[in-house]
Order: sequence, then structure tokens, then C-alpha cells
Amino acid sequence: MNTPAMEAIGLTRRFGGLVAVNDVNLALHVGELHAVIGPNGAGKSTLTNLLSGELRPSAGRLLLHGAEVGDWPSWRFARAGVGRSFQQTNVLKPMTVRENVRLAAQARITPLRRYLQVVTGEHAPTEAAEAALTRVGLGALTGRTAGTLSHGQLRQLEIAMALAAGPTVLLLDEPLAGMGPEESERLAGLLKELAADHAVMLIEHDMDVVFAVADRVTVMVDGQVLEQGAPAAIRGSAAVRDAYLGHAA
Ligand SMILES: Nc1ncnc2c1ncn2[C@@H]1O[C@H](COP(=O)(O)OP(=O)(O)OP(=O)(O)O)[C@@H](O)[C@H]1O
Repeated sequence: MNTPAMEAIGLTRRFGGLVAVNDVNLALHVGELHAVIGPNGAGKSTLTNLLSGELRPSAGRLLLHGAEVGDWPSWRFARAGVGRSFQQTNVLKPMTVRENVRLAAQARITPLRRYLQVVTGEHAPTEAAEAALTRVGLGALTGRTAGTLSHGQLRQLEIAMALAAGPTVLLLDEPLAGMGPEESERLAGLLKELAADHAVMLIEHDMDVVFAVADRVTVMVDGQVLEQGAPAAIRGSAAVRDAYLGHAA
């Protein structure tokens, strides 16, 4: 297969004596939706924070399009095309939908470019914002105050914010949390569409959604990869079933 958009090799993160992410290997490819599942405390959010540059690895390698990025500061990740949505909502509620996405679009732009845009009246972030909003299905609500959106619409807005900076890699931490079945199904369809031209990593607890949309699944338990494979293989795995039942007990 071609070079992954993002690749973790032996990626490890310790918090004092706790190894939250332990020797994880993972490859994200454009055109693929890669779901990461696992019981609470498995290390999924820590892994997302490592891949988005918010946390530095304690050990191991992180590659973006084949180049080492493990020691990069977090701001370089967004500029180099790594976008993420957050488990906790990241939206500024008094601002409009459009303003939220425009601000997010600017994450990709250097301060000099932003200054030049003001001077020349160039409107690149506006166009990127409108395109992202149309793509997630919020094109008709751009002037609405974000605080008036439904829960599902807020999650769509968060995805638009992640998309607006033009990422290649999209890291989505429980984008469907708290949604009803209908909204959830619609958004799952959108995630699948986005995977056509992005490398998508999806953290998700709803197994029906995971098995419906994922091309590949990584199962984490206690910071480690328990299994990795196609959804059908993971669904039939006794080790995965045991891990979940063990944690439920
Ligand atoms: N900043 C931190 N400092 C210390 N320990 C942390 C920190 N962040 C996470 N941990 C610990 O690392 C482990 C993995 O946590 P993490 O949040 O990555 O798991 P998770 O799989 O995302 O869980 P959930 O599904 O509940 O969100 C947990 O034991 C957690 O308490």
C-alpha cells in the first residue's frame, strides 16, 4: 500500500507511572475510515491527542506523509493538514455558525498570510468556511447564532470547523455522542463520504455505527492494541468480546 497519511510506530505516552498509550502501531490512509474502539480508559483520547500534536509522545515515532513529526509543536499539525474535532464541544456559542468556521479555517493560515488577506481584502477563509458548511449540511444556517443549534447541528458544526482548514487527516473523537438514531445515521453517512478524500480516524463507542462505516478497526485495551483488522474479523473476535465483557464486569 502507498505511504500512509499518518503513521504511528511504537507510539507510547506515559503519565507518571501510567502508560496510557503503549507501543501502538497504526496507519491512517486517505480513502479509509479507521475506527478506534475500546473500553473507557483504553487510551483512545490520549492517542488522538498524540496524533493531533496536543501531546508529545514519550517514545515511538509519528510520521505525517512519511516525515517525522513527533517533536513538532502542536500548531504545526493543523497547518500541515491534521484536523480534529473534540469530544467536548469547542464551539463559541455567542458567535454565528459562519464566524466559528472562519476562525477555525484560519488555523491553517500563517500570521503573515492572514495580515496580507486583511490588506488585500482576500476572502479565502470565507470561501473555505462556506464550502465546509455546505459539505456537512449546514449551508442554510450560516448566519445562525451557534448557541441556537440543536445538539446534532453542533456536532456537524464541529466537523465543519475541522474541515475548514483543509485537512488531509481528520481525527474525530466521538462525533456522534449524544445524538438520536436519525441524526446519528445521517452523520455516519457524512463520515463515510469524508473518508473518500481524507484519512479519517474515528473514536466511537456505538458499535453499530463502527461496523457500518469503518474500513478498518483498531481495538485498544489498557493502552495497547488488542486487535486490528477489517470490521468483520473484529466483530467475530473472541479476544475482543472477552476484553469488553471483562471491562463490563
Ligand atoms: N493528562 C493526564 N494525566 C494523567 N493521566 C491521564 C491523563 N490523560 C489520560 N490519563 C489516563 O490515561 C488513561 C487513558 O485515558 P484516555 O482518556 O486516553 O482513555 P479513553 O480510551 O479515551 O477513555 P474514554 O473512552 O473514557 O474517553 C486513563 O487511565 C486516564 O486516566
